[in-house]
Amino acid sequence: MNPSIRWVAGAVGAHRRAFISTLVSNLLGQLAALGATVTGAWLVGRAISGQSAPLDLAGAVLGGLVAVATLAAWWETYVAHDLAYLVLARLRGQVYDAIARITPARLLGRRSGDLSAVALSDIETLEWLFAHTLAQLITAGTVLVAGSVAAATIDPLLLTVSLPLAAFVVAVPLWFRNTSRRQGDELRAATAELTSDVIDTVQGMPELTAFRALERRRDLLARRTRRLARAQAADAARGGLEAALTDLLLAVAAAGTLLLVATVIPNPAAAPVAMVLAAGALGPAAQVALLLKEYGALRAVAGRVHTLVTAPANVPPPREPLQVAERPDVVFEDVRFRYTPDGPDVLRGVSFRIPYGQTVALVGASGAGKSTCVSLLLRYWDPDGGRILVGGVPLPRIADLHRHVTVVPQDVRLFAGTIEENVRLGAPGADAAAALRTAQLTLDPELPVGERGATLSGGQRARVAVARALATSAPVLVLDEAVANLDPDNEARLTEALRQAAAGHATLVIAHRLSTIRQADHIVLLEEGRVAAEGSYDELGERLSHLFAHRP
Ligand SMILES: Nc1ncnc2c1ncn2[C@@H]1O[C@H](COP(=O)(O)OP(=O)(O)OP(=O)(O)O)[C@@H](O)[C@H]1O
Repeated sequence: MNPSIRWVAGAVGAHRRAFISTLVSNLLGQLAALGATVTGAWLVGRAISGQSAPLDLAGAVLGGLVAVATLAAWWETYVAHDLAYLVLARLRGQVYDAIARITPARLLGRRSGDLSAVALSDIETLEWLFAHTLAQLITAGTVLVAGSVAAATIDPLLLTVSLPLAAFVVAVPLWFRNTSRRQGDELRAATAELTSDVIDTVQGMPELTAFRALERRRDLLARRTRRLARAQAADAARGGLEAALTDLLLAVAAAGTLLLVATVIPNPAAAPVAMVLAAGALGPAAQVALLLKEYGALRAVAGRVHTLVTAPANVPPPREPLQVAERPDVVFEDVRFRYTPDGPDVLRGVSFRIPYGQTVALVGASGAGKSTCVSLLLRYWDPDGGRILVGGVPLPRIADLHRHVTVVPQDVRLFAGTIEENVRLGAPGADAAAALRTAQLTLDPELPVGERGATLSGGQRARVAVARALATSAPVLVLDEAVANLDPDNEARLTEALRQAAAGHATLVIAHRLSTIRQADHIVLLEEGRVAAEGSYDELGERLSHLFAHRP
């Protein structure tokens, strides 16, 4: 079995009871249906040979078997879907954990739509595996063996036609498995590409409108849709061909079995039962063929889910955690870093210190490595050399880093909900109103902000983000251009508020404005991944005026 399918199918192990219920209900239904058919055939045999039959008893048995088959089918529908959704919920949880584990560092290398496709449509496709495949394959094999043994007790010759043809029926999807696999891969790739572009389009609608790119975008989506349609058509054509071949083989098998029974069983009373049992292998074989037809799609989906869920974390989990001091300093010690093993050095031995209660401003030209320092402090990556310490503890030994380090990022992301809910993101019990006051935002905390904070101005969004960071009470505060979106008046007020808040924090500020940098206790100037100079505003005056010559 393909390793990814085996891995995905193994998820059933955690829901053994539901799986056994599915298996038992399916088996009961199949055996009861076979029993009802045999009883009916026996009655027909008695009738056409003019022999009497205990109709009361036979009717009761037949009715009972039909009732069992019906109830078992209903029960199976319920438990099979219950099993499927239990397993899918579990897998969705694992996909969610995996996305949380590999992001935000690696999400940059993948499209969020692609990850959404794994979490949504790929997982949904697996419903077929759990609700309609695993237990059914086992049952089909069992019914096939039971029917064949019963037919052999009448006359082993009865199996000479149906069993080989049943084997051919099962072999049909196996002949096509390479095509099915290729088509499955293409189908998922086309689905993921379309999903990614649709999500990109919806999120980028304002830019597409402003730059009159809607028509071109529509063409792009039409091309993606055509690719998906071609993949679906090819998959359907193969599926149709498989179904036609299966039907042909079944028809040949049924006709051959009929002829065989007529030859081998001259007694008309026994012939119908012999016919039913001899052909008994065909039903399960057809069912197996139907299930295996979906092999390519299931394999592709299982592969995508498996790859994501088993993707290693970007940084190893904390080991042998140590206690962090309540009023921590932050120290960068000879930090070296490159994003990819063969990429350029981005940080080349950066060292600086942020004492608790002070604000350090990191300045430098675009691309100097400022945001990279922030990413390393938030432990999106680990440095290739050197180390970063918070309260004297290296980051890999801090158990819950984000209890100690919080951030106001460059690209603020607010979630649909109220301002208060957004402020309490990292601290559900926090005093949102107090944090908003500190952040100079006078809006009603109950105000809904819409998706991505769409109903707020850029400056208001930035202040909600500041309030959110302050609400966590983390002692290390990272401000990545937090005041860049504010008008001079609000900037001055927020800068003053942050200056007051800085007394209870070790604060790292990345700023492009002189006005912000002036407030810092210490300034570190980065140039091409190195600390080119550091000191107070006055000490660095010359170099700062040069760097900020064209900025406010
Ligand atoms: N995820 C990434 N993968 C590969 N290279 C990256 C990545 N992020 C940044 N870089 C590169 O690392 C270098 C430093 O980038 P960084 O974002 O730290 O600079 P910065 O000083 O913050 O610049 P800016 O002021 O323009 O934001 C740049 O050359 C950039 O292209």
